[in-house]
Amino acid sequence: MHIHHLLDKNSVLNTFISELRDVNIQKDSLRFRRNIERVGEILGYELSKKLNYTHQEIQTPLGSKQVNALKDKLVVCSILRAGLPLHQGLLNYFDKAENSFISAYRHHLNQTDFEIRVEYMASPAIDQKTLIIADPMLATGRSFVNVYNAIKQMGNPKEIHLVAVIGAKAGVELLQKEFPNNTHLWIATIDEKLNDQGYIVPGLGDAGDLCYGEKMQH
Ligand SMILES: O=P(O)(O)OC[C@H]1O[C@H](OP(=O)(O)OP(=O)(O)O)[C@H](O)[C@@H]1O
Ligand SMILES: O=c1cc[nH]c(=O)[nH]1
Ligand SMILES: [Mg+2]
Repeated sequence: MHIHHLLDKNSVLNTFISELRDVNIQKDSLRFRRNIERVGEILGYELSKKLNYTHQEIQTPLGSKQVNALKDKLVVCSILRAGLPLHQGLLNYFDKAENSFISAYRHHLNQTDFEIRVEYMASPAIDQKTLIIADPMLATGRSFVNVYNAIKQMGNPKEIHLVAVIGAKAGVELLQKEFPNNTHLWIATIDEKLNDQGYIVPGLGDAGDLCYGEKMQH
């Protein structure tokens, strides 16, 4: 797996990540969602540099021009719920992409143990396409892995790009073990640890709740 850690270099991305983390600014859920979307746009732009392009001739009003056009067939797959604004950011740039939606949530067995439940999937075929899986939080990594295992029944992708906003080292290590070599991870920043409940520390809290409000446990 190739890891692209975007905050290795300073850019305007720092501002968006700081606002997402800031306990006061993140209370504004509209700004929180929009900042995740903006990070999705930046990560999408960066990953577009690794996609394949083909020559194409286009007509301008004054003549013709050889241009490079995107060749890959993209499928953007997001993990519900918190993947939705990240998905929108990617789609703002990859407007011809097909789309998959998969649910994954933590079902708590007790105070500290949980399993990831994947119950809903709507996806086109992904065989020989470029699969982009988006989820802002990469904590233990189990959601990314379970979602990939579920979507594999839709075909064998040519290449995989994982897009996340904040990760933990343990999650990155799990993805390195579980994903094939033709996988790229595009991530803004990686924190040191997880707490006993599997939350990234310092992280930003619960991304799904910050986007869409607290959910009742069932
Ligand atoms: O790497 P992991 O340990 O699997 O944790 C990360 C997952 O946890 C969060 O989802 P959550 O289960 O809170 O669902 P939500 O998006 O509906 O809040 C987050 O959006 C990721 O999907
Ligand atoms: O830190 C974390 C871990 C899982 N899900 C989140 O939203 N945040
Ligand atoms: Mg959540």
